[in-house]
Amino acid sequence: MFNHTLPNVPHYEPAPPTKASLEYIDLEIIDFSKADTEEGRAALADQVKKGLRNQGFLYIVNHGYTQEETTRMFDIADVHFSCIPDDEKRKYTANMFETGSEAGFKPRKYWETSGIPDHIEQYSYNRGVDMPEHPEALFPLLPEVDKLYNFSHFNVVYTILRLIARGLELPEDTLVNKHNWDHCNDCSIKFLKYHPSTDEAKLLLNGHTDYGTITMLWSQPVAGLQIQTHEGEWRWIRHMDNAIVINIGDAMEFLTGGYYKATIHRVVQSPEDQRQYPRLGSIYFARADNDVTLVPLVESPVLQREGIERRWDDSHAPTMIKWGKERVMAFGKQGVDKVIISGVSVGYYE
Ligand SMILES: O=C(O)CCC(=O)C(=O)O
Ligand SMILES: [Fe+2]
Repeated sequence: MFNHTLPNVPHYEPAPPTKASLEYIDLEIIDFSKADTEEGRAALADQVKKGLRNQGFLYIVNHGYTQEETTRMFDIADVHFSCIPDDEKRKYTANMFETGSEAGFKPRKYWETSGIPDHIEQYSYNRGVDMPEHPEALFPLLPEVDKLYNFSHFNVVYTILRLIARGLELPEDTLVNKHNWDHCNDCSIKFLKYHPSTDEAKLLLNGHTDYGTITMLWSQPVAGLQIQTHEGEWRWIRHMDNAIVINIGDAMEFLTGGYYKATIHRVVQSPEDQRQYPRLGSIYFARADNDVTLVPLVESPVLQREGIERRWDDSHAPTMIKWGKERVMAFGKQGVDKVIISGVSVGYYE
């Protein structure tokens, strides 16, 4: 709940929803208020399974963050871009191509998208707010970023991981136990801002899969996010007030032996009526603990019945941290549209 002792930050007014008629995809809506009972969890586990098998994306509603809290989160997100002087931004810039870590700022034009320098600024908190340093303007906000971390990891990600484990007929905490808060891992909160551009860039973020296990993306009104269906068609994600959009990444695909596939998604230019607005985002990326090797959960009766796709011999499987770092080093790099990691080819799509 809110109290007036919270630090003052400018209010971020989001763009009005688009009136354009777009080809949206229908996703399963997971109502977390049903997760309190055994019967409810059984039904949600089935629904999660259906959504992840069919689209690889879901909505979550009634997750526990009020609209007021979500609005405040977006206000805080914008501080990272609007209230920090450029020289401070430069000081905390991530060196992703060299280190494979996104922690800190990514300035515009660091990536190349379809041959054009990108228009995205982002700030990433990798593994808690306890990174060595942050720009001074962020200090007063760190307790609230910490609250967001806790909410994302324990309330949302753990609930989804339990529902997924249940759907695989595994003990409920099988996946939770691979996402320990007190272990070393690369879970991150990323705020990002797509600045309006005057160039003709149609693609704002290259098609990709996320590399972790679960991604939770706060729905926001500027249309742009599209997912690729099993049939290879691009469909738009519709904004839903105060909903969280969930998708799974490579690591979950590997842990489930391909039973759940990481869905390819991208961000394209918004419809005409939203094009002059920035697009502010807030995302939580859950990643398994650094030392988790990405091998299938062969003890799952579901995977045993349905078949397991192996991407590598277990003895050659990468750890979560290795997979993530190599993905970050290659993404958005000029001239790189494909990378081989542990013998598996990863493509970046248009
Ligand atoms: O901005 C978005 O809607 C999606 C961003 C995304 O896919 C990512 O950062 O991995
Ligand atoms: Fe993504």
